[in-house]
Amino acid sequence: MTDAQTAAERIARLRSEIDEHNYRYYVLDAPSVPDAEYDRLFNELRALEAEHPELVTPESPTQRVGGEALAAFGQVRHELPMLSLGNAFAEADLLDFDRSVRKSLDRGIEMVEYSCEPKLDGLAVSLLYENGQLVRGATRGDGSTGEDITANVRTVRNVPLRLHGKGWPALLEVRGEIYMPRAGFEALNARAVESGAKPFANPRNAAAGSLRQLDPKITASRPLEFCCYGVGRVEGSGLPETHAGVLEALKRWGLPTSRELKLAESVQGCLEYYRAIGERRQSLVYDIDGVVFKVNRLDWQRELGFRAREPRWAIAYKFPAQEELTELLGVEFQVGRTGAITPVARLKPVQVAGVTVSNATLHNMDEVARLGVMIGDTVIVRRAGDVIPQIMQVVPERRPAEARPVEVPQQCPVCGSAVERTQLVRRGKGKAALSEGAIYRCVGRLACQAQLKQAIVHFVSRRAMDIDGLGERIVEQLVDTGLVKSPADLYTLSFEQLVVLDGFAEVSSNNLLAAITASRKPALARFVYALGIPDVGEETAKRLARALGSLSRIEKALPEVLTWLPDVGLEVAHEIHSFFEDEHNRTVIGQLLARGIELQEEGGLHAEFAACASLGELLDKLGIPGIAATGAKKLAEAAGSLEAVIELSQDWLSLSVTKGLSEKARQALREFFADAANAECARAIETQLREFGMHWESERKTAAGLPLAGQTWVLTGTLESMSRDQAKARLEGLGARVAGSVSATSTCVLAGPGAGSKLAKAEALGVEVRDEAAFLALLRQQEG
Ligand SMILES: NC(=O)c1ccc[n+]([C@@H]2O[C@H](COP(=O)([O-])OP(=O)(O)OC[C@H]3O[C@@H](n4cnc5c(N)ncnc54)[C@H](O)[C@@H]3O)[C@@H](O)[C@H]2O)c1
Ligand SMILES: [Zn+2]
Repeated sequence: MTDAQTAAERIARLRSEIDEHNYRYYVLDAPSVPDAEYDRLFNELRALEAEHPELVTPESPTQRVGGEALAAFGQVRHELPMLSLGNAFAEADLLDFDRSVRKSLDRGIEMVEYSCEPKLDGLAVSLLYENGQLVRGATRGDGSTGEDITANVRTVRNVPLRLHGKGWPALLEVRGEIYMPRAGFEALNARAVESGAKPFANPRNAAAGSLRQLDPKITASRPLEFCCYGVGRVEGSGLPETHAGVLEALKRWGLPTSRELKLAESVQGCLEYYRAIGERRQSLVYDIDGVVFKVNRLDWQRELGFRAREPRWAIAYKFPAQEELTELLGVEFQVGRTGAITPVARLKPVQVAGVTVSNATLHNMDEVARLGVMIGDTVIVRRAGDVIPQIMQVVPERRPAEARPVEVPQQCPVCGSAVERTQLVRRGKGKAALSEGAIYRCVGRLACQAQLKQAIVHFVSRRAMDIDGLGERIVEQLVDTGLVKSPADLYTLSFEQLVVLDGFAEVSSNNLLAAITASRKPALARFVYALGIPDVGEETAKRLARALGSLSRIEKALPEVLTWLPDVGLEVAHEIHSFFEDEHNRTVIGQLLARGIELQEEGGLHAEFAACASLGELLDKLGIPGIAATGAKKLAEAAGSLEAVIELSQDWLSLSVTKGLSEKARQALREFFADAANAECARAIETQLREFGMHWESERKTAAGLPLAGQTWVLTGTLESMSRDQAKARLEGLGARVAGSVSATSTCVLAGPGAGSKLAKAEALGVEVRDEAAFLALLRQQEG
């Protein structure tokens, strides 16, 4: 085979490959390879054609502007073609460009003035203004024929529908880029992922896909912006004789132009501009993929003219690509501080934006599923700024036969404990139900070395057990030397063990031991917080301690029961429950107590629980499909007790005459309680609620035995120790009614700072007024 033959074959291959990429990029707005890969193919083709000029044909992608007009849109002919730009990828390319500009002008010019503009990554559009009115908008298409997108362009907020001021030419075609700012792009993609739609690969494709919509309403809903960078056809006068001057005039007429526009005296200034804006690339609110330099003098531009697909007076100097192709060699699983197991991609090392990338985050298994990535796949990695490299998409055409799926290990790679999938609460129609989440977690918690150091740092922190003198470095030593294998081991440390450690002396060892001893009597809330239960912060820990009063109650509380606490959702409730179910955690807690931790429990108080349960609520929380809150309430009223509900559900005849239930709800109820486990679970919840001191609504109505029964209280002003809602709950727990306004029959007004007219009225009517201290004293006396 001759050289020319091989070249011809390669050229044919490249052309068909590039044509396919053009189609995916310009027509479908869904490229399958990164720009860097496309540019490599394109440059290879260009180089081969330069070596074999006889093989150049007018159909070659190097001779044409990529893209074609979709038939679904009307077509627009560009009388002045809309061209592409030549590319520079290195400083030398730009210097060559400048040299050839000066040579072509051919009069010994030493310095050419260039305008410098960011190269926005969107799509080129042409806007036609007749007598100052926007009459047509079009895409670039293949350069000579574009798509009529007038209706869509009109929805882009910063496109003026009529030009401002005066002095504009009677016919003015402006050209610019429609793009999507990054923040808008991220929000749009987040919505897409949420609704199960396919996200866009990047802001450029999102902009193109949004603009080329047959329904302009969709375009209107997308965060698009326009930036003007030049003119096309012009009839009439009014335009200056330099490029920068033209843009200045367009800006006066209300057309948005780039704020980054600068003039450079010579190509040296261009290089400086490129460096400076490259450094700010990440902080711009939109994506740019390079810089465009244009000869500023328009007479010189005209003199220089065009080549096949690009002007001779402008060039795009591209930034190093932020996206590259590489291969996924494997997936490792890392264990984080909270036990979350995250997949990390091991990649065949590749240069991305000037740095070798060999790992990328995969976030979680949902992301792995969304990407549909398999080990062995060719993937697009993106590295932008300091952000951790990410896998953007798979190139499905390049999947090898031996590709393997990504599998989550069944055992924690660090401690060997089981790996569990988190439960996720999904809400639909007001119902909470659990389904499987994307996060996998090592259940080893306190027993897992990966979680241990951080667990101990948290355990001893100021708001937790508050052990002074146990910084991260020391914790590290204690764990690494094996002295501490769980937080409980802190309470076995001896002077002899400490004093030999790095950075320890007699005094510091004694101080630490004293601090450990001083931590032995924590309040229950602190202790619960210190355990580091996922999603349980200080506030939730306080809630648990106050409502349940003792560690033993917290330990055995059922998740559904926990959801009666304000601000405790089903997800957190399950975290708490499974934490205490875990054997390792139980062992550690047992050791802590055995080694002298004396919890300061709040005792038998559980007033937050006392007032707020009803059978209807219980039925609602069971999440029986098809039974919403109102249905649950009706059912509770009809049956009167849980046992009666269970009985009723199995008695088809009685059920069929129960009012307020649809046929579907009846069926669901029957099926739900036909499962003995569900009935057992409901009974367990009820039993626990009663055991924890919950008063049922029906009982509350006749709660004559309660200390404040028959009293009516009114709350006004703010309280320090609790919210008004909490105060209300506690009063109701003691049998009082809480009313919104003061009357002669009110028993007492509880007034905090900022109390207003209610206080005045109480005083006028001679109703008793109590302050917070007196109220707390009453609670202590009555609830205790
Ligand atoms: N990934 C793929 O499969 C794939 C396929 C086709 C094309 N591409 C990408 O598209 C490029 C080719 O596209 P192209 O022909 O549109 O060329 P281009 O994007 O490299 O340059 C020309 C375009 O730059 C834009 N531009 C932005 N700011 C400008 C400014 N200030 N002044 C003038 N123009 C400005 C205009 O839209 C103009 O049409 C390739 O280099 C590649 O990066 C990628
Ligand atoms: Zn583990």
